[in-house]
Amino acid sequence: MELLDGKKLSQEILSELKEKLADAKGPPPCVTFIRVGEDPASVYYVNSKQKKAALVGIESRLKTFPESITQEQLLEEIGSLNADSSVHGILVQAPLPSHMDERTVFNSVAPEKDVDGFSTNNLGRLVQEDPEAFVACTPAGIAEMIRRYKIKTEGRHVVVLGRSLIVGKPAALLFMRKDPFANATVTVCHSRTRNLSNITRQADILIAAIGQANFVTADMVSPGTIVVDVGINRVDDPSSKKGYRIVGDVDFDAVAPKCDAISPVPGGVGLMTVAMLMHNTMKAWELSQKKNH
Ligand SMILES: Nc1nc2c(c(=O)[nH]1)N[C@@H](CN(C=O)c1ccc(C(=O)N[C@@H](CCC(=O)O)C(=O)O)cc1)CN2
Repeated sequence: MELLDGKKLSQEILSELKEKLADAKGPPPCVTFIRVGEDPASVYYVNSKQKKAALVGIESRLKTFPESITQEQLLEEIGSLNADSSVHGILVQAPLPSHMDERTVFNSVAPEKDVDGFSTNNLGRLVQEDPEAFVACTPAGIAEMIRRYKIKTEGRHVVVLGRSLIVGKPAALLFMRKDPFANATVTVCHSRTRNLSNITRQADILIAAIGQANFVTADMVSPGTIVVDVGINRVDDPSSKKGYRIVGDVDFDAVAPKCDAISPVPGGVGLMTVAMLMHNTMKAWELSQKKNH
């Protein structure tokens, strides 16, 4: 069983980006993060994105707003960033407070600055297989992990467990693209899927993005499967200093011995998400330079 090491891969990607930027002239790429409220996980993730940006040589700015900000006010702030030519990427950290419509907010980011790839425009361009589309960072990270480990996808059965707009749907689109690193047969399963284990057992590659701790058990996986675990779930753990620990959607100890390869949590896809955000920011910067010449 091979461990799909997100830590090693993400460091590799960040070093490549840093090297690419070292020779760049003029102002560096700049990404602005928007965080609404003080959700501890969001504070942690945005912090970690800022640290990785600094490491690569990408400028990052942070705009924080109280939970009480109205959607209209937030849309105005995003409008100003859309108009600011010194900003190449904009990322609105999710989740947003319940009084906001995430779709409306994500769609208000200018498509060419939408480094999260959550907007209708970028999702549509992903469907059209437009190479200039920004692909959401977690599915992009999954695909990059599979590509860098030289795992064949062509003609193979990829089963995606989960149909979210952020992970499941774009991941399915990525693996069905007409591309030598994709060309897979894709099945998407979700909470209403009947005979789920019958389907997951047919997977050559299983992407678990259902958002439930240890959901994928050993009986759901056939020997030799490649398993990518996208889950980030907190479970109580009195023996840990924090009182909790992070586990994935896969019961790792039971499933790993049956797999050809598996990504761990932590240390897997989460770290790839941040690396792909830096990749997308670089791409937004490069595209803006191309447009201005
Ligand atoms: N605007 C966005 N919001 C959210 C996204 C996103 O892609 N864009 N994804 C998630 C959270 N997220 C990034 O924002 C994210 C999740 C997990 C990790 C990560 O590095 N995970 C570590 C474990 C971390 C831990 O111990 O808590 C790992 O897997 O090793 C990074 C980023 C929701 N919101």
